[in-house]
Amino acid sequence: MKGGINLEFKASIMDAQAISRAVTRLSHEIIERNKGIEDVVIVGIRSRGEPLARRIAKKIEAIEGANVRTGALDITKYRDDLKSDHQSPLGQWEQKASMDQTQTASDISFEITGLNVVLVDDVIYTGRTVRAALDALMDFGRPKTIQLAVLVDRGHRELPIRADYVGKNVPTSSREIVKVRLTEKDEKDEVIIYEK
Ligand SMILES: O=P(O)(O)OC[C@H]1O[C@H](OP(=O)(O)OP(=O)(O)O)[C@H](O)[C@@H]1O
Ligand SMILES: O=c1cc[nH]c(=O)[nH]1
Repeated sequence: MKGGINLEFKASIMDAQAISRAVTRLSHEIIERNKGIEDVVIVGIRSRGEPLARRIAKKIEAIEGANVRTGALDITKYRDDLKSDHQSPLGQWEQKASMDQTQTASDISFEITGLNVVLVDDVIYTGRTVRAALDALMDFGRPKTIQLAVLVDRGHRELPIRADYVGKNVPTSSREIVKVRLTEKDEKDEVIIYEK
């Protein structure tokens, strides 16, 4: 039982090694697409995009031997959607309000105008989180480009948004939920599919 609904374990689709390899590949792709890392900054969407962004930045630093600035974006107040695992619209809004109080704020301690910002998240599904992140980011400045890196693309987009860098494409049904677990927040690194 999780968040008020029953979730049934279906499969573990990435272990720590697979996640690590995906982070390495994403890092190389970001360097290649940007022809280096000058003017590239990495911004993770809270919550699990944040540690992923730090992992990617660390890997890029190891490959390129240069510093990469990272930040974290809290998109809570920019959301347009309601969580689908809630029973009533009122319950959904109550949860949103409580999230607003508990989530930490964005942390971007540098000017993003004119830079290439790589937004990072763990999963892309409908695209609504990324849409909110674009709005949140624009409040910090006007980047030259905004690119998107995700560990898992599970399909089912509801908006015209796509990722530039994808760790793993995972075809899913809408009855399934993809959960990314990262040691910075969880007991281990793993990507699991559950069924509702
Ligand atoms: O494309 P979407 O339909 O918006 O779904 C993707 C988002 O859903 C999850 O976040 P969630 O809201 O569950 O919070 P979390 O980041 O704390 O896990 C995930 O981390 C993505 O941010
Ligand atoms: O399956 C999903 C859908 C949204 N967000 C997730 O993290 N997983």
